[in-house]
Amino acid sequence: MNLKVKIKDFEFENPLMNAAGVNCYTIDELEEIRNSKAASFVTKTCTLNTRQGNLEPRYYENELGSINSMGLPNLGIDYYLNYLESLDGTYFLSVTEMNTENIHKILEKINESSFNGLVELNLSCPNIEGKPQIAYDFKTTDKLLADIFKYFKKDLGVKLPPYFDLAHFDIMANILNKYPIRFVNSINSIGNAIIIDENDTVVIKPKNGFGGLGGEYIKPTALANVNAFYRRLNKDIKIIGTGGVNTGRDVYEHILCGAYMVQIGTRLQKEKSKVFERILNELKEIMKEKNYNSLDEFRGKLKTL
Ligand SMILES: O=C1NC(=O)NC(C(=O)O)N1
Repeated sequence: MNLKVKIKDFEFENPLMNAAGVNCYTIDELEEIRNSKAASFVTKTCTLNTRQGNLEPRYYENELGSINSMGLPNLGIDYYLNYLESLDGTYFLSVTEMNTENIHKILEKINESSFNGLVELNLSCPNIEGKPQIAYDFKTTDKLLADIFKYFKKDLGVKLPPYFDLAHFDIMANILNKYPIRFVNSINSIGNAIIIDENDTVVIKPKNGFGGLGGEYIKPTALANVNAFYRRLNKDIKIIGTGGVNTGRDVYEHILCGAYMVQIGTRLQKEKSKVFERILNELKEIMKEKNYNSLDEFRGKLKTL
């Protein structure tokens, strides 16, 4: 049974990796994933300088998923870049910044480095007070990508927020199809949700309790975003599916919708890196039952009525 995935010239043993932000803040955490059954990892989204992030409590989970307002705490681009430059194999480096000028600065730094993996440009963090999610501003996103591809020579994809309007999928896909983007990762957390505890109180401190939703809560939205972009993007822009993955069946559904790699966030936070072996075995069981020997045989084969 062949679980291999190819994105551009990069080949992965299987479709599984972590979602940015989970179990990927320190080198130790990244090494744990690298030594697990995951086929790759993505770093915590990093910025030019280290960031403390938002006040705590800033993460909460329950049986249906998680809510977070971390605020992009990270150890800075040099920490992750130096580590990644020392590795063989193909890994993802997630980056963002607080304005487009600094996004160019961080990408220029990567451009000049010997990093040979894929950059995941995070255009969708919902948790920076006063900062809108970049990818909800179509004009800014279009201009940013046009400027990036004037100088950026390595392999880059974008991490998108969920969209909820078919017209927005059309607009965004038309923008993305203009550029040599290697992948689109859908979705980031569903921004600005609230969870309330039994004391009539929100469960996280930042932004009056408004935070990004993850886990089972968001799987239907994640699958729809994966399939909407799969239907609209040039075939050389691969989709990475993120959101609501707890089982092999969830991975199967993301791939059915068109995903190549599939990222695991909230479930990894709960179960730690042994989750990759469990979910990989569950996926293999499903493929055996359905007599599939490779992911290509069912990717994008979602049926409609
Ligand atoms: O892009 C992000 N998505 C999230 O849900 N949280 C993190 C964060 O707040 O750092 N960033």
